[in-house]
Amino acid sequence: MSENKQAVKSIEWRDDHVRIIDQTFLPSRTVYCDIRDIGQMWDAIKKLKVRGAPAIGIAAAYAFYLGIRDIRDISFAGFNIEAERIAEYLASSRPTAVNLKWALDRILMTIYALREKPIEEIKAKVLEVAQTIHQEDIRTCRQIGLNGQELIPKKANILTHCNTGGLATGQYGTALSMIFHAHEEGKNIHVWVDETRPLLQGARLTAWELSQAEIPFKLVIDSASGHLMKSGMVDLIVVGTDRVAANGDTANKIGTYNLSVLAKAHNIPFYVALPLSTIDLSLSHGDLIPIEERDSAEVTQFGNARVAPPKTATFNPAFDVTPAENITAFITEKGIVRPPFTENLKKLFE
Ligand SMILES: CSC[C@@H](O)[C@@H](O)C(=O)COP(=O)(O)O
Repeated sequence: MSENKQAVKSIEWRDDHVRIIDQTFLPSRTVYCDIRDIGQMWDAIKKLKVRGAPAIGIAAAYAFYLGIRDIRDISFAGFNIEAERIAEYLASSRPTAVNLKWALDRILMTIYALREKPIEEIKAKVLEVAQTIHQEDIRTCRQIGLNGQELIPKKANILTHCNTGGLATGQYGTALSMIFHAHEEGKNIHVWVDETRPLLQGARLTAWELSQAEIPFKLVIDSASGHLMKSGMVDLIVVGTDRVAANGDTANKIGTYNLSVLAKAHNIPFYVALPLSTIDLSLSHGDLIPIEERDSAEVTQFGNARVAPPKTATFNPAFDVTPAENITAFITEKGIVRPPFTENLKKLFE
């Protein structure tokens, strides 16, 4: 797919610091934020300045380097303890997206494998691994988009939830990569974009990315999806995910489960696009996936405007889990995975 349509880089390593687009300002303003220490990145992840499972993994990998680069005059044992402390700290920023832990574990393993080497060499290698994770994600996302094409017919009306585009990844996205590539192939598609309350990743970010790529879409409120499906206006649904358990149960932005139940009721294919780094084979099923709960102000306010009476109690889970039986197929960089998921997801790693 053409580069110019996806020219905006959500995250970039610039000599000695990380530059992200602060996604909380989009679409009104494109504000860049330079991150020079690990605390700043923890905060950026927590506040969703950088968000989306693969992008969080990349951000955490760079933050790891920012956290270790100034450590000097230390034994390997001391360095390793410090590295484990850093990994634990970064992992505490957001609990659901497993890409975060996946990236941190990959760096910890690299450090341990280099235990006989000088500390300066290990530090340089950590930066190299972070850059590799970033570059691999770009290639992976492109491949997901290509692999998903056999599932998208010409003139399809596609419904998607949250934001799964270049902003949520190194580039291209996951579910949105399939949509970008379908458009690029001239399939004449149309996208229904869920607004995605409470933080409006659909209205603010997916609508922005689709406008930039000149892909026809309409923004709908989350609760319109049942009406759209019942009226025959949706041919397929494709979403991303933050963590898939070994049996295929899938955590994604709150509201995804509702969509999957409706899709099943209306016999509409429900697809999940993801890199292998989002699969967590250590969890046998979805009830074990930690679900992030966020601040009540996200519910009582609409943007900065308060809509609920003062002191209104809230419950604000950021994700839900779609049971594997509601999912038609997963689209990964290694191809399309159909049921039985326990068996077929495991095969991806053999
Ligand atoms: C390719 S992104 C997949 C998921 O991370 C995405 O669908 C999602 O739910 C993001 O949630 P967010 O809270 O905005 O980080």
